[in-house]
Order: sequence, then C-alpha cells, then structure tokens
Amino acid sequence: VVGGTVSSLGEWPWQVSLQVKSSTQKHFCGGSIISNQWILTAAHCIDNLEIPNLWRVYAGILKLSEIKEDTPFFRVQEIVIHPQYVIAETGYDIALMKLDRSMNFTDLQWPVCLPSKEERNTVYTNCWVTGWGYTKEQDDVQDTLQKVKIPVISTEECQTRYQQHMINDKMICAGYREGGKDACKGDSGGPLSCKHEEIWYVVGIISWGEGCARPEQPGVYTKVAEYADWIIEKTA
Ligand SMILES: COC(=O)Nc1ccc2c(c1)CCCCCCC[C@H](NC(=O)/C=C/c1cc(Cl)ccc1-n1cnnn1)c1nc-2c(Cl)[nH]1
Repeated sequence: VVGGTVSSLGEWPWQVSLQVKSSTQKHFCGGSIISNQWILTAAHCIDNLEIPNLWRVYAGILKLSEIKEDTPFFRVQEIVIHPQYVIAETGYDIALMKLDRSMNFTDLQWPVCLPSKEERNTVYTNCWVTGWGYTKEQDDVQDTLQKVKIPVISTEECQTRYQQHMINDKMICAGYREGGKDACKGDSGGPLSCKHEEIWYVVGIISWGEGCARPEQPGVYTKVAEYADWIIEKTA
C-alpha cells in the first residue's frame, strides 16, 4: 500500500495473508474471509500455483513477523478459479480457496460481507485498501498491515486513464487523480473494503494497475458484486 498508515489489531479481521511454502515460505497475496470455510482472492495469485497443498492461510495477524513455525494456519483443500480468467488485465480476476477445516470466528478473524448483485449500482464513499505490500514500486513487503482510504472512480474515467485496455463493467477503479495513494506489489488478492450504512463489504479485489500510485493511473479491482452469483454457486 502506497501512502497509507499502519492498521491496528482487529481493524480488518477479514484480511488474510496467503503464503506459499516451497523450499522457503513467504507472503504471496492478500485475501478476504467470506465464510468459515472460504477465502476470496485474485485468480492471478494462483497462476502456476494451483496445488492446494502449497498454500498456507494466516488469519488474525497484524504483523508478518508474528508468523513462526508454530503459528497456526489453515491449509487449503480446494482452489476454484474463475473459468474465464486469463490474465488480470482482461478481468475475471477472482478465485476462491476452501479451507481444510472450518474457521472459528474471533475478534481477530471474522468475515466481511459480500455485496449483492442488486447493490451493483451503490455509490460507495468510504473505501479502504489494505495489505502488506510495497509502499513504493521498488520496495519490500511491510511487516505491519497497512491501510489507505481511496475514492472509487467511474468506469468512464478509468477507461480514459487506460487507453490501451478494456475496462469492463466487472471491474471497479479507485485512485486519486494526483496519485500518491494506491495498492502495490504484494497487496493483490486483498480487499477494497467499503463501509456502507455501518456494514463493511468487500467491494473489490486488488487486481492491477500501471505502476503504483502514479498520477492518472488508478488501481483496477475485480468488482465483487458482479460475481455474487458465481461466489454463491461455488461456495454452496
Ligand atoms: C518476502 O515476501 C515477498 O516479498 N513476497 C511478495 C512480494 C510481492 C509480490 C509477491 C510476493 C507475489 C508475486 C506473484 C503473485 C502476484 C503477482 C502480481 C502482484 N501485484 C500486486 O500485488 C499488485 C498490483 C497492483 C494492484 C493495483 Cl490495484 C494497483 C497497482 C498495482 N501495481 C502495479 N505495479 N505494482 N503494483 C505482485 N505481488 C508481488 C509482486 Cl512483485 N507483484
């Protein structure tokens, strides 16, 4: 996250760190708890890593340095990638991870609400990007979960900023015209969380952008409301 500040413990209880354990173990992507057995993330996080046993899901943590050999994690039983996904920039950048056991909810690990299809036209005015990603284009993952408030912009404005891309209506964009605040490397798969009428929704999944926090280059997110039916079908 570029231009953000540190979060406090329990502020984003649906945020998880998705880690890959091969010869080493490292943070790979963010994700959101949407039920006691399902994590919502980006399909591009799983490119060439579709083996469930490689993944470790860490919930209820604020600092990546909290993670030790004995820190509890969830294993992944099943990975569901949207069938129309190819690359992040052409959309359908959404995937689900089924945990190997049901998660007990606590103040530190708790699901976020899914926006419904009917809420596709809701105007969200209180949206935040969170993650352990870079704070600038050349950086490292951050130890403490970062947060930054970013305004959602119209699809029309987003399309004018990305002339070489097709910004479709299953994408949602967010950014400041002057730049300075954005998601960045290591944040993807995590949530664009919006508070609407006192309830938090995962309105977007951090997907792609041209650089981080550059002027007139907003972040592009998977518009979760457009996939409500797919999520319900796959997690039933
Ligand atoms: C110590 O551990 C680490 O350093 N881990 C570790 C550290 C970093 C990374 C990994 C692991 C995962 C790489 C492969 C999967 C994922 C590959 C793509 C992914 N993209 C993003 O997270 C955000 C993109 C993004 C999203 C928005 Cl909305 C706006 C601008 C964006 N950016 C444009 N340019 N940069 N960001 C990424 N993630 C990383 C990189 Cl490197 N790139």
